[in-house]
Amino acid sequence: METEKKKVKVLVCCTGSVATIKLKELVDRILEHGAEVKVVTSEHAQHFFSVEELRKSVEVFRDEDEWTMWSKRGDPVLHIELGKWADVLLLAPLDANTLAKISQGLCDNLLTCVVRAWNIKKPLLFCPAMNTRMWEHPVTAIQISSLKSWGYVEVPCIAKTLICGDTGLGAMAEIDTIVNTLIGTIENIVT
Ligand SMILES: CC(C)(CO)[C@@H](O)C(=O)NCCC(=O)N/C=C\S
Repeated sequence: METEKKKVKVLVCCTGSVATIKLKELVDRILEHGAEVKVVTSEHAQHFFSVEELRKSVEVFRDEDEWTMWSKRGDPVLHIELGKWADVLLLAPLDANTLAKISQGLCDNLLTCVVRAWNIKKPLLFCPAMNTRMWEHPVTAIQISSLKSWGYVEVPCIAKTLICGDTGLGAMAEIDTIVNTLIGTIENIVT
């Protein structure tokens, strides 16, 4: 993913869905396409991957990093700097809780602050992932439509037998689908 030899900067933001077990595979595939990647993780997402392991490939930012970086006037504000750095924001996976927060403008951690301060002229892609029962609750469609009304691009969830044994919609889109959608979005930026 390069435009006029400039590496496209992708900010991958992951939340507390079990689909975060696929984060390293997703990051590696995006790196293979020649993009620069940084990762922002929510606290709950850290149950599903090793920050130290991923830090061997890319920078990973957590809530506490906001406060190691800022202590006085003039210090950089991490959630603003990350938003300025990124050409595209990829929310993968987007769990039910963070979907709800973003749809209402809540910003109570590093990840939701980055999204809240995002320049919506730049592309934001989101990959919902949650249990089927959560997906089918009527509040989900309302919140998804809010995000789409701001121009955010949904990479729709798919039906699978989920890790908890339920079968139905709610599984995160396949990595191939996510990466192909990302590439397509970036080509739009260029042309
Ligand atoms: C984890 C993976 C990718 C394995 O194929 C798939 O099950 C998935 O996307 N699940 C996300 C849905 C979820 O958060 N379920 C939570 C409770 S069932």
